[in-house]
Parts: sequence; C-alpha cells; structure tokens
Amino acid sequence: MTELRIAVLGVGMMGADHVARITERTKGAVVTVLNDYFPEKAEALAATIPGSRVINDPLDAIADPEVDAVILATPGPTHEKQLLACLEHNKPVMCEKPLTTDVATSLEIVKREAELGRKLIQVGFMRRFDREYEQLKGFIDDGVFGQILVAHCVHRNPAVPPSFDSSMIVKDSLVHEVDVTRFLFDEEITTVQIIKPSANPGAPEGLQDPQIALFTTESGRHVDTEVFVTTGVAYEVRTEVVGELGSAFIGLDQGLVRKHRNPAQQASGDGRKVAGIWGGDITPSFVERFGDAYDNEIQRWVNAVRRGDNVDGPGAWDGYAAAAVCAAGVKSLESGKAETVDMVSRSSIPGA
Ligand SMILES: NC(=O)c1ccc[n+]([C@@H]2O[C@H](COP(=O)([O-])OP(=O)(O)OC[C@H]3O[C@@H](n4cnc5c(N)ncnc54)[C@H](O)[C@@H]3O)[C@@H](O)[C@H]2O)c1
Ligand SMILES: O[C@H]1[C@H](O)[C@@H](O)[C@H](O)[C@@H](O)[C@H]1O
Repeated sequence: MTELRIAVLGVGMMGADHVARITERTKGAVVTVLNDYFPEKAEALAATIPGSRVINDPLDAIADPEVDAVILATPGPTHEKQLLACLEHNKPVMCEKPLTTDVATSLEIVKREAELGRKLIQVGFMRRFDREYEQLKGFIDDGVFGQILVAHCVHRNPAVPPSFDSSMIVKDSLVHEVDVTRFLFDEEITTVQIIKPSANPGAPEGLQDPQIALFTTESGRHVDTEVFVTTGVAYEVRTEVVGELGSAFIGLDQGLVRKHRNPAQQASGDGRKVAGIWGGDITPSFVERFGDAYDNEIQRWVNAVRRGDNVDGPGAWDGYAAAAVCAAGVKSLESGKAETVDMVSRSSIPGA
C-alpha cells in the first residue's frame, strides 16, 4: 500500500494532537479527511494540512473512498455509531478510549466485529505503548519480581472539563488503570470497590474527587488506585508493582531530577553539614507525559494497517472488558461496597 489515507473525526485536544503527529512524525500515513461537530474547527485545521479536506458528516467521512482508515477522537457517546460505520465499511479504526460508554453497546461492538471475522478495531489505551510500562511488563513476564501480589497506582490530573461528573472519574480516568491491570497481569478484574475520601474543597460542587479504587483480579491480586483529577498541580501517573521477590515503580518523572545546593540555606557549623535541594519538572498534561507513547501507538497502528493486520495493541475485547469493570465501579460509587464485574466469557463469542 502507498501511504495510508486517514480520516480524523473530532479535532479537539486529542484529534488535533493526532493530526500533528501523523503529519509531522508518523511514517507511511497522511491525513486526507478531517471532521468535527463544529465544521469551522475542522476547516481551520485543514487549512494547515496540505492535501486534506473537510467532510461535515462523520459517517460520510468514514465511507469516503479516499479514506483507508479512521481515527476516532470524538467524545465517547459518539463512538458506538461511528464504530459501527467503520465495521460496515470495512475500515480499520483507532478509537480513543472509551470503546463506548456502556457495557451493552461495547459488547455489541465486540460481537459485530467478531461476525465480520476480521479485526478492525484498536482502542487507544496508550499506556501499553509507554516505554516505562513496556519495561515493567517485560520484567513481570520474565519473573524478575516473582509472583506479583499487589499494585499501587496514582492517577492525578490538574483539572478536567466542567462536564466531568463523579462517574466519569471512573469511566474516563480510572479506565486507564483498569487497562494497565489487565495488560500487566494478563487476567481479568473480578471486583471493584470505590472508596470516597473527603472531597477536594477546590473541586466543583458535587464532584467526588479524589476516589480510591480497589480491584481484585481472578488470581487474587489487589490493585489500589488514587484517582484525583482536580489537583491543580500537574499530570502524575505512577504505578508500583510488588511481588514475592521485589518491586518496581514507574512514573516518577525522573527524566530530570536535580540535586543541588539550596541558595536559601547557609552551611552551618563546620561546613560539613549543608542542606541541599532536589526536584524536577512534572509534566503538565497527558499530551506531554504520554507523547512518546501516542507516537509509538499511532506508528505501530499505521504499520499494522499497511501490513493488513489492522490492529497492533488493545482491541474491542479490551474496550468491552474495561467498560464492564467501570460499570461495576460506577455501581460501587453508589453502594460503597465491592461490586462484582459482570462479563461474558471471551470464548462465548467465537472470533472475539
Ligand atoms: N488516550 C488518552 O490519553 C486520551 C486523552 C484525552 C482524551 N481521550 C479521549 O479522546 C476523545 C476526545 O477527547 P478530547 O479530550 O480530545 O475531547 P475534546 O472535547 O477536546 O474534542 C472532541 C472534539 O470532537 C468534536 N465532536 C463532538 N461530537 C462530534 C461528532 N459527533 N462528530 C465529530 N466530532 C465531534 C468536538 O467538537 C471536539 O472538537 C475522548 O474519547 C476521550 O476520552 C483520550
Ligand atoms: O480523557 C483523559 C485521558 O484519558 C487522560 O489520559 C486521563 O489522565 C484523564 O483523566 C482523562 O480525563
């Protein structure tokens, strides 16, 4: 295949970022079609991307004969209809998470893709493409820490859009730890409990933020996550796994950690006791923290589509499994109890 011709639907924060990466850094692909609910946004971007044009109806953009593959960076509630159109037109699609916003529609997507007999859907769980997560997975699989017993995660955002409610903290943010747990440990999550600490006084009225999530997995591992999306500080994503032979920690922003003299401190006494200072920069948002991961994710997806494999990473099943775990999480947000994850077995859907 010559260059892969991609339509990007939704040119907000993620969509525009993907357009920039394809245009500037991805090999073997071009953006030919842009679409947004607000056509003027798509027009403004198209004016900066030679060879691209705007198609105002998202379903027409998917069906366009000059489109080989699709990136969905539209809000979650629109994904179901757009994914079904991609399946109908046999177009490989990289769908930003979530697959869809509820379990029933996610399962329907899994079944429809399975009926086609070929995989077309990849889901944008980009942490699987992050160098640190890849390394961690490699060490776990090599048995370096022995049997993994527990994991501790932190997921902090400086702010979220005003439309965010407490259930979106589960479905939009915690969903990444759901996928990380499934990715690192190759097993399903069986129960979820959400604990509600005192809400951040700086959070919008009624938003339960932070939340502490507790997962148990099929083999009995425990994973805890602090999700806190209105810190006002910066973007922090950390994961620590603890096993019978050791532990590992990623996400410390240690690209640059400085240790040096504190100009405010004087040497005391004989000069052999001097207080220092250490610190570094924290990434402001997911765009910077996971920039390399998104690049890697999109390049590998483009390569897979050009090879005819269409998917190289998490697929529709992973999106469905994440939706099922999040549904139990939202239930627990109400009940305060550990809720069981209700999922069909993968083997009950041939081809899934
Ligand atoms: N993987 C990640 O780390 C990550 C990060 C941020 C967002 N996301 C996901 O990416 C998607 C987009 O998020 P965002 O932060 O870029 O949102 P955004 O609001 O910045 O952008 C969404 C864009 O889609 C447009 N839009 C709305 N309805 C549409 C429709 N029916 N058809 C076409 N365009 C439509 C909006 O006008 C907007 O320009 C969501 O699914 C979100 O969960 C993933
Ligand atoms: O949509 C975003 C995105 O998925 C980020 O990776 C996550 O940190 C945010 O919490 C979420 O709102």
